[in-house]
Amino acid sequence: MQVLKFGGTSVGSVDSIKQVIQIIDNHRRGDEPQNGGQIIVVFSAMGGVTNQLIEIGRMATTGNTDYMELVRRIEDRHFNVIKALIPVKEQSKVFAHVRGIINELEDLLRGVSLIRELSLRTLDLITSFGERLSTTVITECVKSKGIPAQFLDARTIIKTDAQFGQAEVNYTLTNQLIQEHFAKTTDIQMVTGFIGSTEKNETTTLGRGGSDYTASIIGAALNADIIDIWTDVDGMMTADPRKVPNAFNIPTITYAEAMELSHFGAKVIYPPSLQPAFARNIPIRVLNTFNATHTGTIVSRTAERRQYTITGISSIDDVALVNVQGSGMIGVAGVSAKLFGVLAAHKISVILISQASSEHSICFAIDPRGAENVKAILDTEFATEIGHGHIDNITIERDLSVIATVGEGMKKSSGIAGKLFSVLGKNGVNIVAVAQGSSEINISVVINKNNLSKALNALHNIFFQSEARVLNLYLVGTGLIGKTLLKQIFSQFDFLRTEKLLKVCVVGMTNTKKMLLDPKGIALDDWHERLLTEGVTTSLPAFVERIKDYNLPNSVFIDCTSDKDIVQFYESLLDANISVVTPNKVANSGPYSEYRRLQRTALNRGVKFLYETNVGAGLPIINTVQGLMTAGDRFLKIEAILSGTLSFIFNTFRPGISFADVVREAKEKGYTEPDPRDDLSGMDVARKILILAREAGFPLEPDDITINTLLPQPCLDAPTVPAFFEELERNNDYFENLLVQAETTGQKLRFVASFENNKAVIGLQPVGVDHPFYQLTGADNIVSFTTERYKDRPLVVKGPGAGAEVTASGVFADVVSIGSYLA
Ligand SMILES: NC(=O)C1=CN([C@@H]2O[C@H](COP(=O)(O)OP(=O)(O)OC[C@H]3O[C@@H](n4cnc5c(N)ncnc54)[C@H](O)[C@@H]3O)[C@@H](O)[C@H]2O)C=CC1
Ligand SMILES: N[C@@H](CC=O)C(=O)O
Ligand code: NA
Repeated sequence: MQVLKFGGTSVGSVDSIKQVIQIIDNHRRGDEPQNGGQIIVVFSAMGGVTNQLIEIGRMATTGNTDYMELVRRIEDRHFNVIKALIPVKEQSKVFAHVRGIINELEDLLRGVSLIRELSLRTLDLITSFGERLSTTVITECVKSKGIPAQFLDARTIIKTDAQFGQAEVNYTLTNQLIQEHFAKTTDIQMVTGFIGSTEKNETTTLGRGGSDYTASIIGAALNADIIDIWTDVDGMMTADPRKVPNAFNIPTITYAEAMELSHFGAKVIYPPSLQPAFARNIPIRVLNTFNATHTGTIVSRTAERRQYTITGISSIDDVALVNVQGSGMIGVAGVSAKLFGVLAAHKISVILISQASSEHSICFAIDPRGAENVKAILDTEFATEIGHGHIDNITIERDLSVIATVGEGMKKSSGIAGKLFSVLGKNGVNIVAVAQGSSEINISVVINKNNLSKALNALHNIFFQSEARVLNLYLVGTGLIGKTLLKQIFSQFDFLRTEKLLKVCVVGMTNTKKMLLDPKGIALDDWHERLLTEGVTTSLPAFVERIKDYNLPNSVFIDCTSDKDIVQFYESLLDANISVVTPNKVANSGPYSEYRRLQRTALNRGVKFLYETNVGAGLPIINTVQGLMTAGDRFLKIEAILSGTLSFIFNTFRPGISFADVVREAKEKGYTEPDPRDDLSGMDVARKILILAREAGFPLEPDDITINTLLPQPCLDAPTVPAFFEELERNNDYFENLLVQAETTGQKLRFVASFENNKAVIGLQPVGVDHPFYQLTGADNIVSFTTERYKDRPLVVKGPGAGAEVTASGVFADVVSIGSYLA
């Protein structure tokens, strides 16, 4: 025995009714596994008709006849189904039948328009026509296909009290009538949903979820094997797919979970209406008429073992929070009793309640539309307490949302709340109030409405772990390092997704000319083309504003420029819980106070500011220093070669070849700064040793670095890069001399940076064959750390310290580490 119920959208059009007939026929033929005996099908009114009937009733009370036009439209919709789905020669009989029902409706409406009054009782009778018409027409369609079916007016089997609009079912009588009726039938029973009647045969309706309720009442009375609720979505989903694009189907769910989710806005089914079926432990399937092969969701007493600890996330988008607090509430029994008594007396529905154990305050969430009214009521009811100062002024906070994570798997499972708060915290979502039911299957948080989408997506991402966590990236600078980074991300995309469960999504990019933002992500196989064609003129302030407006979870800003002005945005980005990754050394080598402030802001916000590539490109140098510091080591001395460019130059330059050409080659190989004067002047190295000293715990300022430049003054003064190269050509002898001098004594030239006793010095230094820096080749860097724990033999990091691939990969590693951290 099975009960099928089709909602308003399923019977809303000719095409959908065709689907419905097909589904019924499949059941009849036994194509459905649950097939066994009697089939009962319950129908809603055609989509929109119930509301139209209510409107028609209201219009009729005004005495004018405009409602006739609406009645015509309802009639036409049903006639169109007949015309499309019933063979022509059988149509006239069905038209006449339907016309008869419409006549009855018109008579009734004439009565209403005469007495100009619409009681709930009459309204129930008017709205009953929706289900009666849809069920009549569909029954005729089914019969015309040769399928044995019988129309059943539910008013003959469902008996209720006389609470019109929301009648209470008399189960004893109803169950008896249902059992008697179905004992005699074998044909498919086509039942009007939503309606019943009193013992005096007055028509009633069953309130919200009415047709589901009808199916549930009949299923329970007959102890059906299953009840199928056919709707227009693939069952229940882990979240509202309009808000969370990654939401997916929940194959099985318990009654309790369905109840919790629907309380928080998941509107696929209305569980209270399914109560009779729940009570008899009859499983309910939620299926999609428009995607009939999908398995949908089974709602039953126990759900199958789950992969995830939570089952779904739901939200109420707009709530107001009422705060009642004051010293007079502490230890005084009865304040909350009075409070909730008042709310109940005024029929104010409370969405969520939270009370601190200090008993000093109670807050509760309500529909914001009633907030002012609630405040007025409470101000009056608690006037005495407020007057005596026992209760402070009652306040209302608006523009809030509630998010509920729901799942039986949360019961007695620790760490869920921790995870929830940590994800929201890392994404800068402030939690205004919290409530957990003692059933432990629902944790609800109240947050600011503008963070709703970010919070829902971040939570969904973290709780439904088999899905990759999304990391949203904004890239400034698509030059050498930026474009290499994009290439690397593109080639690692699948690996990150499958092995690291990280979905890297580049949401915005900009260079000095164009900027492009797309919250859905920019594909990395043709980003360049898109940036050129769709990009708009760059405005960094606008770019940063858009990032903040998008308010996406797990966001990372990547600065791959050498620009000095971008740095001013870092702090506000970090403040907005957006992590920052950069190879740009400017931020960390300005005033110490600025360096410190960025560190603090990131720490306070629980986001990351990462810049491993500030020193030695991808070599693990910053991480090494930070690791030693974290573990409590103390730095005594740092000696290093920190310029890939200068390493390359002094490993390549020979008497007889042009020094300027060697510098050009370093630039072509991607070792130099965008402006190579920064490398040759020593500025780049000065920045790096400054950053290293700071990381090692010494608050140095830029002026504390002694720079012994290797360049003659005219090179230092060159106003442009081409002029700089000209000066290098002119001074070739000078560089050759330096080299020859060193070589005659068996030494090599190295540009060395050292830090000891609070002093940092950088400059050119000839080193002998015994010196550890002598053997350095190519564009390698080397750093030697002498610390309390590495005193006898220093800790040394060595390897290529410049170049596009190694630098981009260092940036990439920082980005991925943020992904892991946020997850
Ligand atoms: N080349 C290397 O081996 C290493 C480089 N770095 C650093 O990497 C950074 C990038 O270097 P490259 O890629 O070689 O530079 P690049 O000159 O090739 O690229 C810079 C990019 O930034 C963009 N840009 C500059 N100012 C901008 C602004 N205000 N707004 C928007 N876009 C802007 C430019 O249009 C260009 O796309 C530099 O800070 C450099 O110090 C760090 C470690 C190693
Ligand atoms: N220009 C730099 C690149 C790394 O910061 C260098 O040459 O080392
Ligand atoms: Na590094």
